[in-house]
Amino acid sequence: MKILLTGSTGQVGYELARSLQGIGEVVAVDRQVMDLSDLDQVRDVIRREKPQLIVNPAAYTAVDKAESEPALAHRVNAEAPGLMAQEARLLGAAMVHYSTDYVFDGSQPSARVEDDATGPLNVYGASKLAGEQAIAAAGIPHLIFRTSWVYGMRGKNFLLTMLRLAKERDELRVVADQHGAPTWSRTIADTTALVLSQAHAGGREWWVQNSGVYHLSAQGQTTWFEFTQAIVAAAGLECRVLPITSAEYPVPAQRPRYSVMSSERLMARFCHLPDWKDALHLCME
Ligand SMILES: NC(=O)C1=CN([C@@H]2O[C@H](COP(=O)(O)OP(=O)(O)OC[C@H]3O[C@@H](n4cnc5c(N)ncnc54)[C@H](OP(=O)(O)O)[C@@H]3O)[C@@H](O)[C@H]2O)C=CC1
Ligand SMILES: Cc1cn([C@H]2C[C@H](O)[C@@H](COP(=O)(O)OP(=O)(O)O[C@H]3O[C@@H](C)C(=O)[C@@H](O)[C@H]3O)O2)c(=O)[nH]c1=O
Ligand SMILES: [Mg+2]
Repeated sequence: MKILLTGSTGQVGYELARSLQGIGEVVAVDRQVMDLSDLDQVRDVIRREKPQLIVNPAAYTAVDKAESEPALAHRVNAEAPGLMAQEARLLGAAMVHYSTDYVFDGSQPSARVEDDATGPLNVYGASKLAGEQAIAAAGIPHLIFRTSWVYGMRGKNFLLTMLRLAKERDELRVVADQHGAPTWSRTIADTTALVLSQAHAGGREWWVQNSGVYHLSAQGQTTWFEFTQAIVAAAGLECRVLPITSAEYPVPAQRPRYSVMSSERLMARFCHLPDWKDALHLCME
């Protein structure tokens, strides 16, 4: 099976390039080869490569910057994935895509399930929701994995930012009123590969039964403040971590207060997901 993989310089894409090796022939395209803001180029690359599966972890992920670049965020996160899905339909191909907890408004203090009402609070979340909808509308075999608070040992992420700041400063002030589940990039890639190996074995009928949206987050929940405490402790760093409110950390984009998602649907069908603390320790080892 020929797999077209986008975003292989990103956190999840980098891990997928490794995890998908066992599933098929992976053709990884970066921004130089396929710029998602250039829709003609997206179409040309797909028509040239003719993949049987498109895996799309590439995205505009700069949450605050998106507030001042809504058109670009929408093109990369909604129009480009929508076009990929249209092209997949012409090829008879399937698509795997990633979305976010930020499609929810986070006003309810209970874990969101896949069919719960969405209501993004920021441009990034709205653009990701539009991407989900464009893929679903194409009527192709597809999997959309909504994940959250992604970290890993490479790329730009909260874990690496906090490790750097904890070495530079005596004290970190971190918001303690936003709840979510930090998820290791490798958990996302390995779970994707496991699900795809089942899909491969199950053929067309598998996709009919299983296409749709799945929440894919580590188990348990925390706050950015507690996540930072766990990071600093695991790294053995000497740095005080102080809880603050979102109002004390002004940023352009509003974030959901409670963006915990239930991954029960995925776990009931496919595999278990680790607790966020266990995954953090494995990652940091
Ligand atoms: N990061 C997070 O906390 C979360 C991420 N997600 C979702 O998971 C998926 C993977 O995210 P993650 O790996 O963390 O993202 P990263 O920010 O680590 O990587 C994004 C990737 O997309 C690429 N990209 C961005 N813009 C373009 C463009 N115009 N053309 C081509 N490639 C582009 C980047 O390339 P380059 O290196 O050239 O910039 C990079 O490879 C995304 O769909 C994201 O929305 C969901 C929840 C949380
Ligand atoms: C650096 C720093 C951040 N913060 C706050 C800001 C913010 O509310 C929270 C997290 O900061 P970040 O900017 O890393 O998080 P953010 O970019 O909002 O992370 C999101 O990214 C997108 C792509 C997603 O899809 C989401 O699931 C989520 O992971 O921590 C502090 O309180 N103190 C600090 O020193
Ligand atoms: Mg960010």
